[in-house]
Amino acid sequence: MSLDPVDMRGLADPDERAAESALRPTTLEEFEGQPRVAEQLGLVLAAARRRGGVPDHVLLSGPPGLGKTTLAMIIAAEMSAPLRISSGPAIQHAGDLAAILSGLVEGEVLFLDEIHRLSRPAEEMLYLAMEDFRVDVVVGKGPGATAIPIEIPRFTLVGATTRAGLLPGPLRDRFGFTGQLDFYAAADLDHIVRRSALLLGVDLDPDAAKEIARRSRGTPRIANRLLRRVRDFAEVRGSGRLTQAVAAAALELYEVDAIGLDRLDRAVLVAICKRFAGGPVGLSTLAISVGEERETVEEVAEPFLVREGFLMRTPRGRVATPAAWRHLGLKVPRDAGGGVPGATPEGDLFS
Ligand SMILES: Nc1ncnc2c1ncn2[C@@H]1O[C@H](COP(=O)(O)OP(=O)(O)OP(=O)(O)O)[C@@H](O)[C@H]1O
Repeated sequence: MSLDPVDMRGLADPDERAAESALRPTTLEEFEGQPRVAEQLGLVLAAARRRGGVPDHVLLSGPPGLGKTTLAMIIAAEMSAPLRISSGPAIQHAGDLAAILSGLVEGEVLFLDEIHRLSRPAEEMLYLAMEDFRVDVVVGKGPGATAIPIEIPRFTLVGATTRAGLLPGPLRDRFGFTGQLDFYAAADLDHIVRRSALLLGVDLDPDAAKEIARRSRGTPRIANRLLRRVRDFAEVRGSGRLTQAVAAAALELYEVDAIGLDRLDRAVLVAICKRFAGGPVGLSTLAISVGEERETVEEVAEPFLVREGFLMRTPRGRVATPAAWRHLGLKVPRDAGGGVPGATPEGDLFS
């Protein structure tokens, strides 16, 4: 039995989404981990409150499930401001964005998820809105077209992206504060799992919390999701109590291994090691070989594999490190992970 790894990470099912919302922290104080970003953001908000003004625009970047949406909600709550949520792909035309912007109220927080996927005209409209709190609505076509400026209320844009590097400089520069979210430490995830268990009324042993935290890929969304799956398992096959043994057995069943790699993570490593002799292999070929979209491999699987030291992004393609071979229980070839000029653990987006 297995769950789709993407689904396991909580991008699809509306019921899972609803369960997730119930566990969101609502204040910066409740927000676990990311101490630097939380402190810096706290200062930006406190200063704005003290001045009675609207906080600067905020850009949040990092892999999925690390708390970008949660922070946008917290910003609105801490400013006692309404929140409007949209996303780059949902805004097809500049006109859609103009409608959103002109409907904002003073001080409103506008959260734009996947901001790197806005269309060019929408992006250009956003520059003006962020800087001058104005949109130019173009009336007519061709040489007779005229731009009618419309003032909009002061608002705070919170942009979220998994790929800060893809944002054009002029857009990035218009954010007054940028927070780069990183994978969470196991101790922070342990707190998150315990807090969620309390909210869900789950009987959780401390060792079980640690086991779940350890297998959560450094990601709160996954920690909460695994907790719910372990609870299912404990209720159906056990006494309802979540012990370490129950957690380990449940996560085994869901194909989450001892260090948190799931089916897609392992499929990526197996493909590189077994089908492409350890690499280098291009991203597109790799994605086809594991039957996933390029973006899913690049934005969901790879960041954690890179961070855990299993995969390198190099100018010639993806390369498995000796640790990857060992983790899969394979004999490490002599040239594993080596011999590739320009290999960087944090290597940037070559395919
Ligand atoms: N710092 C945190 N402390 C406690 N829980 C957290 C924290 N960050 C995230 N969560 C939990 O993880 C879930 C996912 O977080 P969130 O939706 O904010 O991630 P995201 O970065 O916006 O992901 P995506 O980009 O995929 O939308 C939330 O429901 C929340 O319960």
